[in-house]
Amino acid sequence: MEIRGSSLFAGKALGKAGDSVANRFILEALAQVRPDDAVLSEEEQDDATRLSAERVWIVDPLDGTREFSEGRSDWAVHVALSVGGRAAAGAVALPALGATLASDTPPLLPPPHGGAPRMLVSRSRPAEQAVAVAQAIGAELVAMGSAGAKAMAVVRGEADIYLHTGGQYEWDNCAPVAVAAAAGLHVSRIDGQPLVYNRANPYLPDLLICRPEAAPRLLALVAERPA
Ligand SMILES: Nc1ncnc2c1ncn2[C@@H]1O[C@H](COP(=O)(O)O)[C@@H](OP(=O)(O)O)[C@H]1O
Ligand SMILES: [Mg+2]
Repeated sequence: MEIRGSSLFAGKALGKAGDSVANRFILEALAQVRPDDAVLSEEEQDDATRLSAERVWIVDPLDGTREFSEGRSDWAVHVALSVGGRAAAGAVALPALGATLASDTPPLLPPPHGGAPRMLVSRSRPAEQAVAVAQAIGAELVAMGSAGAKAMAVVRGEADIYLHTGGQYEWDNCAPVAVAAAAGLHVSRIDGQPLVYNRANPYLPDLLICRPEAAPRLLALVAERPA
């Protein structure tokens, strides 16, 4: 927030400065308070020693870099802990909204939304499969940047479904998934399998976050619409 307020940077340079400073801050903090744990960060050279570690911090210092640099509020900071490949704990900060959601203090889910379901999709690359499923269930599409901001919009009851296919990395969804699961939401790959972290290749291209009761139908509808 301070970097953005400084007016020193604009456009891509602003995103780069935000990425880099948030990364240094988080990595320095982890090095000091959890020196024995491994780290996987979008903004760091990957270190293969993480593959033999049980505990790995999975960090996206600035998710929604594009939106951050455009002066919008839909961007997030992700810090998660993978234990044995599962998103065991996580925090998603939404600095422009003054909110941080964490898996140890998950908010209560608001009552289910009565109207047409609201489905979140990427602003810049909405997944074709998600758009097709939205059409099938009569959902309203809500375009928003950042995987963390979208997942937290479901946790906060501002939307009902976050369905993404076609590309993402472990740092984009580990912390959001930890928080959403702790809040009692369904989280899975689009084939219904669990999201597994700390893989050699951190590409983790799809996910579904929604209320548990909505998941079976949504998973069936995606399965009928292969990419
Ligand atoms: N098809 C794709 N391939 C790779 N990464 C993708 C992707 N779609 C989304 N992402 C990543 O997921 C995050 C959320 O994307 P979106 O805002 O479009 O929903 C972004 O992270 P970063 O902002 O950290 O780069 C973006 O780079
Ligand atoms: Mg990201």
